[in-house]
Amino acid sequence: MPESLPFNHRTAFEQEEAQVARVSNWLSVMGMLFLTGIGSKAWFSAHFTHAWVLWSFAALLGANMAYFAATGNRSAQKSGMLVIVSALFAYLIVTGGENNTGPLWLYVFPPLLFYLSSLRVGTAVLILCATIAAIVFAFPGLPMVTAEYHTDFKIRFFSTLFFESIFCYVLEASRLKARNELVKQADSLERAARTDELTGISNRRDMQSRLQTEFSRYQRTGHHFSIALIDLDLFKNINDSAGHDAGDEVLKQFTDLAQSVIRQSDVIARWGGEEFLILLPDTSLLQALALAERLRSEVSSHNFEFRDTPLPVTISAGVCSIAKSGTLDELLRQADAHLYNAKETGRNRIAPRVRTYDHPLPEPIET
Ligand SMILES: Nc1nc2c(ncn2[C@@H]2O[C@H](COP(=O)(O)OP(=O)(O)OP(=O)(O)O)[C@@H](O)[C@H]2O)c(=O)[nH]1
Repeated sequence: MPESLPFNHRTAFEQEEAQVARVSNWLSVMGMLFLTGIGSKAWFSAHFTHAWVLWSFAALLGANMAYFAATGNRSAQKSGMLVIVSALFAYLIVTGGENNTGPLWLYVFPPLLFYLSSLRVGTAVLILCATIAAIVFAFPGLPMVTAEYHTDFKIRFFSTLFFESIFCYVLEASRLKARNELVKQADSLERAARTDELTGISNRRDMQSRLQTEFSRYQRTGHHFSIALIDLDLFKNINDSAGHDAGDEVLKQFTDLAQSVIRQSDVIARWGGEEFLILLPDTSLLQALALAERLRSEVSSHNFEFRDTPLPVTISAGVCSIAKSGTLDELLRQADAHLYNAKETGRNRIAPRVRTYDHPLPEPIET
């Protein structure tokens, strides 16, 4: 399965592969029972060779199932089944089966073939089988060819098989098209449900699931992570003085700036209106504080503007490490408490406090 496929595509692909494997198993069981039955009938009609050949094909289907049960290799299971069934049909055409009715079983092949393989492989195998049939029909004197077919039968056999194959091809192509459309729609809905519309970054829902994943990783491996809860200072003033559009523009410009400051492995999400949360994997509290401080400094020196009007923007942030909290709820609660402290002590600052170049520090570092 291609790793580059989006999540929903991979899930749909995986589910379909599992279903094809289940259906293949059932078809193999049915095929084995059927071949054993027809083989027995041939045996009692004194067609001993035909009976042994049919039983051998039943045994091959059984062996293919056993191999799949032992290895779980789905593509080997599919290929094995296609090879066995193709060989069985070739045998039925060459020998005519019982009373020259063998080729009629070829009608089962197109739907099965397109279901088990791709449209391209299915078409190639069908063309191969039709070519074998055409050779057998054209040269009845070839070695091993024991069947003889009437001209009427040959013409009707080919024309009906041709129409059946085209019909199955179109049905399968339509099914695949509809499936791919649905998966694409599911992808875009899923992406929309995880993305903040204004800024294009993760939304709260997506961040909550990322936090949960990171927390599980922390519990499993002990790898620490930190978060920074950021709030734009006095953002209401920007809305009130320059308008809501200016506020929106500031949110977008802040997002771009924050993304240029954080590492690729860090994730920023819009946590609420003018609140953002940065998840910093494999990052200690001190490293997270340094990052938050750098971002604060970048924001305070950045020229935010809307329609050539400069807008004063600063941020406050509460930073916390999972090592200091132990649970996700506690982590978020502490980050929120630190953010509240940063606001209370004058805004444009990070809490817990760190030494900065442009900021006198009234309080010692609390870690
Ligand atoms: N333009 C815009 N404004 C928003 C959006 N979401 C929330 N806001 C505004 O953000 C403002 C937040 O104001 P407050 O909660 O009072 O906080 P503040 O003015 O930032 O003050 P402090 O947080 O105490 O520094 C409100 O006026 C909201 O309407 C948005 O998507 N776009």
